[in-house]
Amino acid sequence: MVALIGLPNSGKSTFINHAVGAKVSIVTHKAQTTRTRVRGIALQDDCQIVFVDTPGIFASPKRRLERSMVQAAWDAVQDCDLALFMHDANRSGEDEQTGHLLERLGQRRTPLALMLNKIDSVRRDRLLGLAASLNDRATFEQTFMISAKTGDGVQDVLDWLCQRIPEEAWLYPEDQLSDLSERLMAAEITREKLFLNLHEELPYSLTVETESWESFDNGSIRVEQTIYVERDAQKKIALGAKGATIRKVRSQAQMELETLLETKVHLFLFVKVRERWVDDPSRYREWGLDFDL
Ligand SMILES: Nc1nc2c(ncn2[C@@H]2O[C@H](COP(=O)(O)OP(=O)(O)OP(=O)(O)O)[C@@H](O)[C@H]2O)c(=O)[nH]1
Repeated sequence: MVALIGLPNSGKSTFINHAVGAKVSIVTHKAQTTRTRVRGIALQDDCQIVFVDTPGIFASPKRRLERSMVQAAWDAVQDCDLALFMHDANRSGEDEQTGHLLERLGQRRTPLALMLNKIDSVRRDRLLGLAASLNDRATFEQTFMISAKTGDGVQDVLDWLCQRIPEEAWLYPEDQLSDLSERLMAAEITREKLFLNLHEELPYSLTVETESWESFDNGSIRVEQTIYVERDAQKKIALGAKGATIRKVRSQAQMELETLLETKVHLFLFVKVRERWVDDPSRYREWGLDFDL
């Protein structure tokens, strides 16, 4: 069990998708996209590596949801055999947030390895200095330089993990790629498209629930989802002028669901206001997050 840990937007979900060879965790250019712990299962010859993607860790989370997300990431470090610390190589190794995170990681017993990510977008001559500065601040068993986006260096990480892995029975069946149910994954896909199509803060104020899932004899599937927002004004923005935004989100999400499920999908989206969805314990249960924080 390998936890992926790092600041928001460092590329953890992109890495996990590459390592698993399928999209198991949603990716956007916005920070704090990942809300829960997602397990992505990678097979390398006879090794099964279970990666645990975690929400990005940031100092002083204020809202309940943010606190639960950050706690879920720390719990994953606790529960895993190893933590891969993902650092965006465009970022200095000496900034305060990185220092805070490394200090707390160092206080735990979980062994650490370092991945400098996004090497496709930085000057190579910075990398050695950056690796040295991060290695001064924490004890890493190994340092990798990778691009989760292009896949450069990812195989080296997988090979190293396979050498290190204890011999025991696989935790999951051979063909399982993730621990997310299809309903939850479908909701995540819609949430990703909302993140990509809506600006500013709105994506953080909404959540998506798959309400119904019906399979037909011809193999097609009808999926109904509700997008909950906190205020009426947000509902208008999510719908867009004459429903243009929601139509675009629906069409993008439907297309991706069809690829994932390899069948025709009829996706129906509804937008509703539920003022305090962020204080609804059942949401947290579904995501595997702790409500009482
Ligand atoms: N150039 C470049 N961009 C990358 C790379 N890896 C990830 N990105 C981009 O960085 C952004 C964040 O990627 P994510 O994988 O969502 O990052 P994350 O760490 O899971 O983010 P949180 O959900 O905030 O924790 C996306 O726009 C990715 O396309 C990389 O190797 N190179």
